[in-house]
Amino acid sequence: MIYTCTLNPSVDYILHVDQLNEGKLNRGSSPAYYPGGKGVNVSRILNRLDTKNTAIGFVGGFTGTFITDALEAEGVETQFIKTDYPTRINLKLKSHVETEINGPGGQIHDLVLDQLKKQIKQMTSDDTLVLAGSLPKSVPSNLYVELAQQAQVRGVRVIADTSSDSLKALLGVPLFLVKPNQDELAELFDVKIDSVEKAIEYGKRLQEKGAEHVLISMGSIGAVYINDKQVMIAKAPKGEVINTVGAGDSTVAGFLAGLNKNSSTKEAFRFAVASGSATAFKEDLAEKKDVEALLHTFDIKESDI
Ligand SMILES: Nc1ncnc2c1ncn2[C@@H]1O[C@H](COP(=O)(O)OP(=O)(O)OP(=O)(O)O)[C@@H](O)[C@H]1O
Ligand SMILES: O=P(O)(O)OC[C@@]1(O)O[C@H](CO)[C@@H](O)[C@@H]1O
Repeated sequence: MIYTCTLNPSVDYILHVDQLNEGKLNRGSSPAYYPGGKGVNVSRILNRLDTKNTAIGFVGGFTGTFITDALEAEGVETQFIKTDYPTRINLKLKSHVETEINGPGGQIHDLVLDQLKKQIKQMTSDDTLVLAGSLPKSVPSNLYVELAQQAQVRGVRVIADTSSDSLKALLGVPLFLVKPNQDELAELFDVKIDSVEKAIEYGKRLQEKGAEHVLISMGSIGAVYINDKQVMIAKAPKGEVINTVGAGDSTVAGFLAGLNKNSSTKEAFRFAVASGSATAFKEDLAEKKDVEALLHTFDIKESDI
């Protein structure tokens, strides 16, 4: 089973404004509400790509109920642990640019954390655990390391898609897959990454620290894939960008769905990029048909290390 773990999920509240005026009353249009948070998005895309999975993590309050209900209505299995605090609402403002305001997430008590650790103790070597998104403010930045290690002693494949201190803390942990975007990779090594060449240089360092597969998403540029033998570069497919929220999570889900179908690494990478871009070209996350429509519209360049 693939478990996606979102410790800090969100209701994503999408609102369009023609022109954002700071300090003034702005009136929005075309509101939409989606269950969000990185692991939740990975679950939704996996499910759309016919890949069975279970969403775990913490939810609370009316927003938590919305997330659980919305996922179950789509056919995603959930085993969330309830918290006292309402799950956050993340505002995604669409004007001529996308502006995001993400909440910090509520207090997580030790008892609740223990329940999560118990869930991980039941995982086996047939399982994959996707640790995705930010950590709620109240938990230590090395929590993912602890969870990853607990899972790994049981033979679970661990995937990480996170940023800042929680990504830094994971350096050196032997992950199955890590997917930073170019800014997260730059922050990790405290450098500027403004080209595919730089992404490859620092992606290799990340791979050498123990990650089996490294995927670096680069927005409109596309993505880079690195393992110990091979580098692949994909140019992003062309299309009208509507909403890039969740594009990176779709990349992770596409790669995993590809591997789950026993595709080659190259085909899984193709699936990853098509999934990321298919989401960028949609208001909500992509559907299977959107991913399939893009699959053969872009080239992948390969080279040996
Ligand atoms: N403007 C774009 N045009 C085409 N494809 C895009 C565009 N933006 C993103 N994508 C696709 O989505 C993938 C992931 O994008 P990005 O690097 O922005 O992820 P991210 O920053 O992790 O996103 P998020 O955190 O919102 O999920 C890219 O590798 C690419 O395939
Ligand atoms: O605050 P975090 O956990 O870093 O990111 C949360 C978030 O921005 O990521 C997803 C898109 O990747 C959204 O659904 C969600 O609002």
